[in-house]
Amino acid sequence: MPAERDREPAPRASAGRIPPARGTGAGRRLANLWRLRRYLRPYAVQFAWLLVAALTATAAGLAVPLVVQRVVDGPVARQEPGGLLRLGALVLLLGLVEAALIFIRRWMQAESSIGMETALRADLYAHLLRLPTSFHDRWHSGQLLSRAVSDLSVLRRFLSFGLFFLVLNLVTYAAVVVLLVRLHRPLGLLVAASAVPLFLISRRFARHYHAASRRMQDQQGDVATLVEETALGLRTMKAYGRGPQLSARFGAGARALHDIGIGKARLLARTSAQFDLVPNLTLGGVLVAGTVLVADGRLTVGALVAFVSLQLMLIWPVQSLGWIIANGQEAATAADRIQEVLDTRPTIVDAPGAIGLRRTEVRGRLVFDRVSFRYPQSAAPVLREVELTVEPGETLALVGATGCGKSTLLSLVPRLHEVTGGRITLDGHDLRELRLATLRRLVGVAFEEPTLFSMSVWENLTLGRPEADEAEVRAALVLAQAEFAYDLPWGLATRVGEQGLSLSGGQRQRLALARAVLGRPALLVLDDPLSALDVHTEALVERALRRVLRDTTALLVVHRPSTVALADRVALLERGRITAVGTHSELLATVPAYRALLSAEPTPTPASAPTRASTPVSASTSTPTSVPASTPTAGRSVGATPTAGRGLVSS
Ligand SMILES: Nc1ncnc2c1ncn2[C@@H]1O[C@H](COP(=O)(O)OP(=O)(O)OP(=O)(O)O)[C@@H](O)[C@H]1O
Repeated sequence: MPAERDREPAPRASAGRIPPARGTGAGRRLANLWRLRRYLRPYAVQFAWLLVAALTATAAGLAVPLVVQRVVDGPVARQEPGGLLRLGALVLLLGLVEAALIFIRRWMQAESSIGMETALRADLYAHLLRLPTSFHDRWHSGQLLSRAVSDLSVLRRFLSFGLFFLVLNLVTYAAVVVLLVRLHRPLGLLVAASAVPLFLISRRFARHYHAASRRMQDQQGDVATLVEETALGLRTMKAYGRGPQLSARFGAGARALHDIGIGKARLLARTSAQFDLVPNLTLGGVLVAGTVLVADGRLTVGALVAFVSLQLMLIWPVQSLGWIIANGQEAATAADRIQEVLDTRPTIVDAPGAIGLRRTEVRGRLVFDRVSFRYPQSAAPVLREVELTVEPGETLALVGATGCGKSTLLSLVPRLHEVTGGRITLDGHDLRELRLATLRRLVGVAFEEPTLFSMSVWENLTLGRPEADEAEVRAALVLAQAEFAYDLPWGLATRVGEQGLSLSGGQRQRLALARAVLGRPALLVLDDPLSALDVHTEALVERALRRVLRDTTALLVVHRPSTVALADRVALLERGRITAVGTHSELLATVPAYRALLSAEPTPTPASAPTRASTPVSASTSTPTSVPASTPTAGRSVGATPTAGRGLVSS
């Protein structure tokens, strides 16, 4: 199984992107944004109140110039201080009401937008967990990370501010234009006509800005992937002195991000200037024409002051249009990117009518019935018509050259991948007929690369069985020779670092083993469980494992003769097929390829290999049997060459 830590960064960061599932264009983006409305639904009433508060505040603001008109044309023109005081108090009151409503709006706004973001993030995360391993093989984690973090923040900003101000500003614009037309029809229509260039500028800007924001958000994902891979593979990078090359690669990614960001900012700056220009030109026109009208006595001074004051109230809504459109485009892109993930259907799910089994009902007979498997991106299958039976309570070791498909075979048991041909049965039930939750409770798994999460030792151990009690955890730790966990600074409450890096490889492996055996699962699937242990610990764990394996059906991938000794029987996997099954000594005596793998002997060429039986074997047969291994190497991209054993001792 490919190592999960210390891996080299993928050669092309953008390879993790998946193109949008359906069509392209503004329509789809807006549709994707619209599909997120259900997250706003719980806050619909709150949102309506927000809008009412904001519109009332705007109305209070709009009333002020009209009151000023009365002041200028009334008390000021007639020089009546009494009337001035009354109208002044009214302006003050309107100002206070506006300020109070703006405060209330902002206060309530945060709650709904953050609540929406939290709910969407939780759904996205749950969906990521439901998606099959093959999805995560294809997607770079940085792309997922940027969707779960920055795209969601963009959406929150839009739903809390952008969308809100879009509605508010449009209403304000329309209300002001109506008031202006009522104050003076020709001048009001002049202001209304300025909406035409604004619309044209907006349309062009939206088109260009979308392309830039998609590039930016994708590039952010690529840069996140680079950072994440560097952090995970730091030791390898340092050991190989690859710092300068990595810095150069990161620098190129960061520079691309910078350039796209600058391009976006310049586009916004240019458009904002155009947005600024339109209302200011209109204002200039209104001032000139208004002054002429006042001089001709066709407009009062108060009406001109009110007109200009109202028109000034349009400046902010128009100026902010650039920002709102930019925010809207980013949000539509973010919605698009998030829907790309949410629209990917989980393929490994419970079948209709899937059944649950209790641990006590399971004997543990595991049968691979002509099982084939091909990775989605590979042309050739990794496993071909595998026939294998593991009897209840039996331990079967799987042996084979690097890259022949051992880990892949193991991953089919907990259905991390789905067989592409044949079936696997447990006590006669096709695994696909069992509920996934049931299956994963019945199967204890430890991978070759033991992954521990950045949580306490206890939480790591009880990952699959949160209800496990202290006695069960202790028993599992004893079995896995992992009692060292009690000596950690806070015992089992000690948080192990990210991926458990604060522990040694052997310690992590023993904890992973304890996690697998916790609760005595019906089936144990262990991928080279003793590979990182020193000889002394290996002997202790082996002894402990022997006890666990006594009453559990187990399938182990092993590379060393010492671990093979744990198994009742051994199956040899060659080029995706089971070619021999028998006891260790039987295979050693009769199968040269097996002997070569578990000793320092060179691997026999097909010509020198003895003749083999031509029918597939069942592991339940008691004598060693063989099947042809003549098919070409299947579905390998790396590590396909068989080697003469891996860290082996001579048997
Ligand atoms: N996620 C994947 N996508 C595509 N191909 C894969 C994937 N994982 C493994 N492979 C390929 O499948 C083949 C079998 O890999 P697998 O990890 O099962 O081999 P293995 O026998 O367990 O090797 P090892 O002993 O080195 O762990 C290899 O050629 C590998 O390159």
